[in-house]
Amino acid sequence: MTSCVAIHPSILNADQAHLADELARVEGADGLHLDIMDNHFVDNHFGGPSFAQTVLEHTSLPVDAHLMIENADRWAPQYAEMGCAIVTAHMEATRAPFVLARELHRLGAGAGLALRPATPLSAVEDVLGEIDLLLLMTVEPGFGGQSFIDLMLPKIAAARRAISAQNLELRIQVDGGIKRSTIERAAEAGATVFVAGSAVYGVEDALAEIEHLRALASGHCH
Ligand SMILES: O=C(CO)[C@H](O)[C@H](O)COP(=O)(O)O
Ligand SMILES: [Fe+2]
Repeated sequence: MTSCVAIHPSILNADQAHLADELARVEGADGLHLDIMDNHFVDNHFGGPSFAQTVLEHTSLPVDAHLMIENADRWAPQYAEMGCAIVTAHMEATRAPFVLARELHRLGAGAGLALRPATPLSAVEDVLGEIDLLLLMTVEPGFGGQSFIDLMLPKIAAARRAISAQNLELRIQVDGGIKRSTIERAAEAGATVFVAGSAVYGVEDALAEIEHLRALASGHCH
């Protein structure tokens, strides 16, 4: 399927007791979003290297790992080594983003940087030319099922302008509260990669929901 937008289901709120089935039911998405939480950077714990390995063995989708962990410089490369397509560290947890991006590229993965809602875009402005994905959180990281923060829309639009002004190729991913009622506004503002957890896993026909979300966002391609 060719589309100017990508839908990446997050397995955070999937039924973990039936992980293989839950992964199978989103085959047809554009990628799989794998949240990793260390109980320090956020008040929750999820995933880790062995879990990521299991996920990689049970999906054919490209996996984007969203690392909500401290000391990302130290722990991110292993996710590239095991085969994640994109590894995204939080800017707030990274001391050397240029070095990390180059290391992830050397290991064959795309490099992403994520911003918490309260972290200004200026934090990543200088490094945009080194990365493949800018993840703008549209909820406070840590939990699925939260409400989209509308105040993030101007930030998405500003990121889109900065990327265009610098003639860069990197994609803007949004994560948190993405569903039928919010995806168009995020797409219009400039996002092209959409993480959807509860919206996809909360319905019976996950693939139909992915198609629906993709169609809504596609009307606002950048
Ligand atoms: O990074 C995350 C939370 O920190 C998740 O990717 C996100 O919350 C997805 O869940 P939902 O679509 O239900 O908001
Ligand atoms: Fe995430």
